[in-house]
Amino acid sequence: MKIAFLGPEASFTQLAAIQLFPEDELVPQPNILDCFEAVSKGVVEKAVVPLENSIEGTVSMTLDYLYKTKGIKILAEAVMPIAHHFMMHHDSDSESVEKIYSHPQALAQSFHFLDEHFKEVPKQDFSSTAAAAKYVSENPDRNLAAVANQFAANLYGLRVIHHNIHDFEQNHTRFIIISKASESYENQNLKVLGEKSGLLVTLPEDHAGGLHQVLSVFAWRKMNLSKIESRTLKTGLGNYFFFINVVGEWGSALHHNALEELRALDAETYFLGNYKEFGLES
Ligand SMILES: O=C(O)C(=O)C[C@]1(C(=O)O)C=C[C@@H](O)C=C1
Repeated sequence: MKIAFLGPEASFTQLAAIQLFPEDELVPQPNILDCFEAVSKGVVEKAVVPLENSIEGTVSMTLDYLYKTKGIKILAEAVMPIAHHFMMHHDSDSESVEKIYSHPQALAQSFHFLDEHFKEVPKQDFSSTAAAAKYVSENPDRNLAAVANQFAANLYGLRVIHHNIHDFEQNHTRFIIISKASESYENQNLKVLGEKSGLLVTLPEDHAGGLHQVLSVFAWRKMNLSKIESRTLKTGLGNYFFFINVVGEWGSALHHNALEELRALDAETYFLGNYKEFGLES
């Protein structure tokens, strides 16, 4: 089976994908949109993409394409500890760094460290931490640095100058497996942390109490929510859709009726799936 992931090799997403699909062919993609498109066009069966980080929050591109990609399902979630290191080419002068490259999530997760030690040095977003490390390794004549993981440092032959530069010790990223088919994902080798469902809800029109009505559908049924995130619909300021996680197994009449009630409220509702959350190693 072919599994797309946000590449190149040694990205955090690859580290997650290897643990989730140890037997399968992993196909690197240059960005998150390409992961969704590879699934949607049937080039791969599934993809692993980042959804949320405990320091920096939601990966907005993933949320956008969950909404935009017709018929996409979530099969599982996996949480992995994240450690960022500051690395340069072996021949580079670490006293005069010209530019620092990384994925915007990694730059944000290490913001205070970089601000304290490299305030004047320009920071540039890259498509992934691994792509940044690769770029630095390919430009040994310049004093460039990347924020990436230890595997990227090893693979691209870079020297780690500062270890563990993420601003908070507790740093975890949540990845999801996406697919067009709503099958279940099981893995006996990984620890199951929980079970949940994902929903995308769009309110009909802006009116007083609209969100309250939607939330009350879950509240009076005692359905526990672990996440609610609003994201712009890109149709004008103030227009949002909501990504909602409902804790536990899904499938009773109670759940079915909740969806019916949401639709009766004219809240456009898309069920992303009922899936397990797994724990990964760094
Ligand atoms: O850049 C990478 O290596 C990724 O896999 C992406 C990503 C993300 O988008 O959150 C994954 C984990 C870390 O939080 C930092 C970056």
